[in-house]
Amino acid sequence: MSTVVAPPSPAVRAAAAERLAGLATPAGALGRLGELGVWLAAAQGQCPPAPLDNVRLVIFAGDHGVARHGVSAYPPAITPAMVRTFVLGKAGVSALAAAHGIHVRVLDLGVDDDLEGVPADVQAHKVRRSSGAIHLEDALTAEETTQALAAGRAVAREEIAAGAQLLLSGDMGIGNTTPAAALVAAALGVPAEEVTGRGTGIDDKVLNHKQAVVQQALLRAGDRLDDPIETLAAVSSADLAATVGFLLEAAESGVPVLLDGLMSVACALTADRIAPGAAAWFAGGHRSTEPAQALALEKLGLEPVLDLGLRLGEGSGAVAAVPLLRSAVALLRDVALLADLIPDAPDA
Ligand SMILES: Cc1cc2ncn([C@H]3O[C@H](COP(=O)(O)O)[C@@H](O)[C@H]3O)c2cc1C
Ligand SMILES: O=C(O)c1cccnc1
Repeated sequence: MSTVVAPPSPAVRAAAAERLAGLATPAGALGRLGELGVWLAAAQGQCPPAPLDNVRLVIFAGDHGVARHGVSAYPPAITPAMVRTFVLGKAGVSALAAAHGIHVRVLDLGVDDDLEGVPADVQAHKVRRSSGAIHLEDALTAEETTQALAAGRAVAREEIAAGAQLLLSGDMGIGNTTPAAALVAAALGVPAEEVTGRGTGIDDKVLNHKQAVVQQALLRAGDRLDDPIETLAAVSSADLAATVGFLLEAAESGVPVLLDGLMSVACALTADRIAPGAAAWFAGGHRSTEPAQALALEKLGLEPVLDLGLRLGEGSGAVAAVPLLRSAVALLRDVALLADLIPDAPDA
């Protein structure tokens, strides 16, 4: 188990808060943009913060045994098809990332397909083909859990070595809102009905069944849910465990992360269980329509940047929020100080 993670620099945070208060704007007028700028400055360890020229998204893809048990509006065959679509740059998140100059990488951790013809590096970290149906069996063995966590950590190190100033995590895998809801229930100790959402758009009947599947998974795991690593083995998946490793490595390396929807935030919550304090390195990109995502953000103390009714995943909500982080940086960098305009102005 990891140790407590040190927070972003308190000294730089204080300097950035002071700079924000001294800008040629009314006190508090920059609202959340001001707060985001202060957070980013502290995370970068410099005030004002540097422009975000190198923002990198990693999409963790994998299939889920539960997807064959009536929990999604779509069939598992969508997962490999979407991996190919990311490679071609034609997915929803691809369009957003291209619009905002964000680097995208997709990785197959557990897709139930050979993905023949897809570049080999996409499968370089593959753990298995599909993870277990969590209401009936463990998602992963202990060894696979360790392997997936290590893979996510290795990927974060690669992205950091490529100069990442801000990391984003995305997801792809039909059925993945079911294990993600279970992760949130495990962390918060709440029942299935509070965390189960409509995912890709299931109707009331399927929602009731999905709730029962989540509840069955939680009951099956029992008191193993008290331990976050055991929780990953019992009720997550290779792609979600790798996402946790990715977030842990980012936080421990002092690289800020902008979170996406349910999968990203459920993994952030799990990362913070494993390494308390990790969440200080995370910001909420958006609020998705999934109830578990809102609960997890609240538990982490994160107010999301956007609230657009998005429920796509892929990292799309985080990518859509990047221009606002860039706006926050520009304000802290480029706005004059009131004291320079009017030397005898009242202190903010
Ligand atoms: C075409 C398509 C593209 C997607 N991109 C992300 N998801 C999202 O929806 C899925 C989760 O919802 P559920 O748990 O209800 O299956 C995941 O694949 C997630 O990445 C997609 C889903 C579909 C159908
Ligand atoms: O919260 C999300 O990111 C989400 C919700 C529904 C389906 N896929 C992703």
